[in-house]
Amino acid sequence: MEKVEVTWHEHAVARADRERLNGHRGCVVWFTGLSGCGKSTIANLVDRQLFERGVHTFLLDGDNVRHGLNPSTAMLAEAHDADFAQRFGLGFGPADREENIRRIGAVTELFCSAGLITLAAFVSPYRKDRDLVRQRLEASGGAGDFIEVFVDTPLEVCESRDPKGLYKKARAGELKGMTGIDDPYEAPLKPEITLAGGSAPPDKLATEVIRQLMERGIVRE
Ligand SMILES: Nc1ncnc2c1ncn2[C@@H]1O[C@H](COP(=O)(O)OS(=O)(=O)O)[C@@H](OP(=O)(O)O)[C@H]1O
Ligand SMILES: Nc1ncnc2c1ncn2[C@@H]1O[C@H](COP(=O)(O)OP(=O)(O)O)[C@@H](O)[C@H]1O
Repeated sequence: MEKVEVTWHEHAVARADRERLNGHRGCVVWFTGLSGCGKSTIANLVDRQLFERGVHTFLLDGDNVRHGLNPSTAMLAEAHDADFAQRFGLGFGPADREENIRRIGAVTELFCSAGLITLAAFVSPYRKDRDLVRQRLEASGGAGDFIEVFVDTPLEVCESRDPKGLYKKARAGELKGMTGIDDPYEAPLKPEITLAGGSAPPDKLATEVIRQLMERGIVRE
């Protein structure tokens, strides 16, 4: 294994300085759940409402991050050679999902240390990968830096929504490794927040997230 010499440098502006300037602490609010459960919709509503209250936020969303930071092999092949594209491109196999969440976790850690309330909306189906993000955040920051939001919407409901037609393709055998169909979704064991995504409207669920952020002293009343 090649040895790489890298050294961690302390920043001249600390996280606490940035949080003072922002007027609130940073943290990561991590939405997890099946495709179509409502992660994006709810996270966007929370983002908008917090933004309008003057809170410093940023939203990282699955499909969008897979267009830039974590593109597929085919996307990378447009501008790079096949070896490079193969080496760094990410799909939906177990190791690719693990690396997707690891990279995103590292990005949320940076945003959190910038004092932002960072909203992350990813299927993130494997418990171990989400738990690793939590551990890293709590080790580099502190308790309360990772708030796991389980958008608990039954598979039948997600499948009936199917906005991208992915479930239909998976049922037809045209898409392999679809979460909830032929790839597992491991629900959080002790999420900070659970939302009934199949039985309440998105605005009510977003309000519930903000209420809980207030209760935890992250956002002012
Ligand atoms: N096989 C398979 N399983 C699940 N989802 C799939 C798959 N293939 C493509 N998609 C689309 O990719 C979006 C999920 O990307 P994520 O980066 O959040 O996935 S993961 O956390 O790495 O599992 C997901 O977006 P959302 O529907 O917004 O969740 C899907 O649109
Ligand atoms: N609580 C909800 N009740 C009814 N429909 C919802 C709810 N949340 C999301 N939706 C709808 O379900 C579809 C999938 O939502 P989306 O936020 O894209 O899910 P995800 O990001 O988890 O894939 C969208 O058409 C959205 O309008």
